[in-house]
Amino acid sequence: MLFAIVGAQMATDNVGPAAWAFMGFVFVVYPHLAYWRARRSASPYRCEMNNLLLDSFLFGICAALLGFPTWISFSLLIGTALTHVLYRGIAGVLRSLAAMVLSAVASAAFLGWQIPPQTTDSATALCIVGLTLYLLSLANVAYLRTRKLQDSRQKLHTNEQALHAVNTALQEQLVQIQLLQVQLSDQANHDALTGLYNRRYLDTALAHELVRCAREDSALCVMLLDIDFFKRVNDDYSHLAGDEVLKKLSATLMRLTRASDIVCRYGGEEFLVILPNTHIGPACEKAEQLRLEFAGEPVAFGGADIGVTLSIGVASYPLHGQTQQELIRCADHALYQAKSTGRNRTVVATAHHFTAKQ
Ligand SMILES: Nc1nc2c(ncn2[C@@H]2O[C@H](COP(=O)(O)OP(=O)(O)OP(=O)(O)O)[C@@H](O)[C@H]2O)c(=O)[nH]1
Repeated sequence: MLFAIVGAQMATDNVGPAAWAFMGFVFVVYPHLAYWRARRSASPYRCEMNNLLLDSFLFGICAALLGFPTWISFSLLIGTALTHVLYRGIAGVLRSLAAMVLSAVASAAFLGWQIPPQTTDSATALCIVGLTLYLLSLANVAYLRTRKLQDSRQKLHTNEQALHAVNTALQEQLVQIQLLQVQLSDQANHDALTGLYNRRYLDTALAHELVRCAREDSALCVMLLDIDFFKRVNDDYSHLAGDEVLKKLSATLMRLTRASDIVCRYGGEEFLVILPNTHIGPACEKAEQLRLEFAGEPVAFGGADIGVTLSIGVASYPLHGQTQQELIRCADHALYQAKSTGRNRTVVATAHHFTAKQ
């Protein structure tokens, strides 16, 4: 298009073959060479930017060569300026203008100025058509870029929403996992039938309490309780009745002990109560209260009242033992003595129970 415009002007001006050759090179051969070079360059974008600058420089020479015809000069100037804006912003225009003015002034100084500058009618018409087409194509490029940007924003928004939804779901799952962890840890420490702490928890709790006792120099008692002739309950009334008895005893233990006491199901029909900050005297009183209360309240099951009694062994820290094993062993010996001397009674461990196993 540019060659057609300058050609229309040159045809009227009757210029020589050298000018035709130069214009042919600038508007027909050079663009292909520049494009070919850019495509093979390691950095095509950078190469194209340099080509644009060279365009401005060559266009300055062309304008001077033609004697600065107004429409053609304006078309060349605005064409390169717009292309620079498109790729480099306003800063690019300044560089383009500088290159064009520099080459135009240098060429005019060499070739001479032609005043007044005039454009032929055919070249003017072609300039108008060319500029219109160029502006339309630029506007279309801008439109396509804007649409691409809008599409990208829309996609980004959709992705953000999806991410937010996934994040919310993850957080909900995290809360569920935390709840499950609490439940699991709860289950791991509790007996399923009675809801009391189990032996696993007892081991940790008693070790912890003994460390505290040693540090604070305080007292502690453990109470080992066993239901008398529990096998008979199962045999005479069924296993379910036996379960009811176990639950009833658990409820009684929970009701009559302090919140700071730790009540555990130690084995089948054996229960262990840790009594922190308690000396042997009050511990025995508590054991007797439990024994009498439980014996005085038969368990109702299937129309029958099941009367059961307890045998209890009590051991005290540090009197009967200083470690977990020593204390429980002493309480177990006392319990064994309670069983062997007739059941339904409380027996306090003696130093003998402790020393006998040393
Ligand atoms: N129903 C029920 N019975 C259980 C449970 N765990 C253990 N047992 C039963 O408890 C009974 C304990 O019997 P033994 O060890 O002979 O003791 P006992 O009959 O109480 O006799 P002494 O302790 O000597 O008075 C066994 O029959 C076990 O099956 C339980 O969770 N539910």
